[in-house]
Amino acid sequence: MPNCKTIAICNQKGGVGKTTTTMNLGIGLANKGKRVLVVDSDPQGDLTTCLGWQRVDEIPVTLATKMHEIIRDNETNPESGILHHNEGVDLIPSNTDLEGLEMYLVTAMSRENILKSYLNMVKSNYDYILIDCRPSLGMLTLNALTAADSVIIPVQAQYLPARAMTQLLRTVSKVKAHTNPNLAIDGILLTLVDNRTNLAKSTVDAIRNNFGSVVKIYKAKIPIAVKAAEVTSKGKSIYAYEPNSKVAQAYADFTKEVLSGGRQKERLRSADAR
Ligand SMILES: Nc1ncnc2c1ncn2[C@@H]1O[C@H](COP(=O)(O)OP(=O)(O)OP(=O)(O)O)[C@@H](O)[C@H]1O
Repeated sequence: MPNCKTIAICNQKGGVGKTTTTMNLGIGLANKGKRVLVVDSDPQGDLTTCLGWQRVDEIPVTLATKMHEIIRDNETNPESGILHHNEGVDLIPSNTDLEGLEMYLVTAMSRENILKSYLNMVKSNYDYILIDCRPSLGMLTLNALTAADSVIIPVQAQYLPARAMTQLLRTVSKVKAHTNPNLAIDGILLTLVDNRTNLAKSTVDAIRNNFGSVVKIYKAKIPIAVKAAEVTSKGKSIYAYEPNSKVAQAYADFTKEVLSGGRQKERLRSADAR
């Protein structure tokens, strides 16, 4: 039985391309023959909507259902409620029920391990599990980081994310110390890159200078493009919606880099010292 790799797509900053990346990396991996589960770990349910399930609040079984069953020690059929997308990925959907679950988690036993316990029940069916995190470093994100083997950090290329990155790297360090010693940072993915502007170029250079020595930065960069924004309402990937676009090419290149599994260059202690 081949190993499953679980990756958290994480950045507490909103609107940096986490959901778009989870969807297009997930389907990119499925296009390469991998068995992929994507997990919507955001009560906004954006990943669920992007993959075509528009009425998220009518979905009867969601990630919140599964995590509740684990917390209450109820018998669960782990595979019930997993949705199947026609481009070859499976989805654990979410909606606002996950908001209530996050509050409930605060008082639960082994509260950081609930998502991990659930994913352990299904991971033998998959080569990759991708978790789309919500834009915060709260209990749901701690669950994602505890369940994950590694983290990919999408970073919007227009802003130098110095403080947010330091905070995120510290959180990863804490998770390593307390709940998941093997957690690795796979790398930073530059998103929403506008190559036409000097600001974007200087920000990309600054991100490389500030973080390139401690975290790998993927060679692929995701350009800012109207098609990429449009695709999130189409229920399909960028490969199906606009296969010849630069964004489709960039996500395909990124998928290849993830498959080649370049090792991270994380040096969390030195990042902390910045
Ligand atoms: N390459 C791109 N070019 C242009 N627009 C994009 C691109 N990638 C994502 N977008 C748009 O930017 C917005 C934010 O993207 P996305 O939802 O993937 O980010 P997020 O980090 O998951 O957001 P949140 O933190 O709110 O969950 C969306 O409206 C999306 O359609």
